[in-house]
Amino acid sequence: MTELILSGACGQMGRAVAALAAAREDCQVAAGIDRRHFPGAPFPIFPSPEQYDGPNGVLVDFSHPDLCQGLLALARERRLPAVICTTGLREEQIGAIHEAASEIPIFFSANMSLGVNLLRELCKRAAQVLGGEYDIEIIERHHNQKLDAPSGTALMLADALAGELSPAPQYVYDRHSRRMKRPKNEIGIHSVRGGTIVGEHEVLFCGEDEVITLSHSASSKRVFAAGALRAAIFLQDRAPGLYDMGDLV
Ligand SMILES: NC(=O)C1=CN([C@@H]2O[C@H](COP(=O)(O)OP(=O)(O)OC[C@H]3O[C@@H](n4cnc5c(N)ncnc54)[C@H](OP(=O)(O)O)[C@@H]3O)[C@@H](O)[C@H]2O)C=CC1
Ligand SMILES: O=C(O)C1=N[C@H](C(=O)O)C[C@H](O)C1
Repeated sequence: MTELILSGACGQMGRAVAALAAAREDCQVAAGIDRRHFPGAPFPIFPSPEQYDGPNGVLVDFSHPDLCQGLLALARERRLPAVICTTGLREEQIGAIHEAASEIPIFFSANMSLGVNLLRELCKRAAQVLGGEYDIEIIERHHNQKLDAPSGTALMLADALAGELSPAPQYVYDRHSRRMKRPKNEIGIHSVRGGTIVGEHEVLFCGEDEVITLSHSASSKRVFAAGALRAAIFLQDRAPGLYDMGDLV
């Protein structure tokens, strides 16, 4: 049985993870961390990592970048494996995750669906074949409650593409104030926010007289919750290090 400490327990993803864990026999939420409370939560909820006084377990984080430092400190102090799914992290926070991974096992991915991991591999292959000649644009669409833009997944896909391109591309998020033609070594990244869209990512390779589109669409948050539980079970007996979806498939 894998015991979980759920950070962001009362948020949209936290509730999806708790519901899925409750229906399984191989894991359970032992405690949560959140500044909110949800009525009738079947586990204790602590308001911050600093005030956490619950049992040990695998930390699963779907919360907010502001909690990153406190969660890493808690995980290091108690030697807890950590699955970090929060997006919108700053560069220094990502650096701190890499540093902590020398002491504890950390699973870090901006997208917990297996499908997006495959999309990333397909993008790399397409960039090898088409990069340099085709213009690459990424379009992501999410619900109107999302705080960060562009999505962590869009940035992850852009980084995967950039790894295959030379010279290194510039990321362009906004063209409204520019009056110039698009240079070749650019990846345009565009964010749409509306309604209850769960999460959609499209990568366009635009050439002369043709466009190749690779895309992924999530139809419910359950797909991310399922990936997070899989990652937590995978991580619980691992050696310190940094893991991602590539290690699961
Ligand atoms: N890797 C992946 O596959 C996925 C990642 N995500 C990411 O997970 C994160 C959470 O998403 P989602 O569940 O939709 O967001 P929500 O805003 O619904 O949930 C976040 C929860 O954390 C709480 N919280 C925020 N700041 C603090 C704080 N300083 N101290 C204590 N609690 C806090 C929120 O409280 P309050 O409401 O009061 O702010 C809320 O209850 C986002 O970064 C999102 O991008 C989401 C889906 C998939
Ligand atoms: O906030 C969300 O909802 C999601 N966030 C992740 C991201 O920023 O890429 C993953 C998923 O698309 C849903």
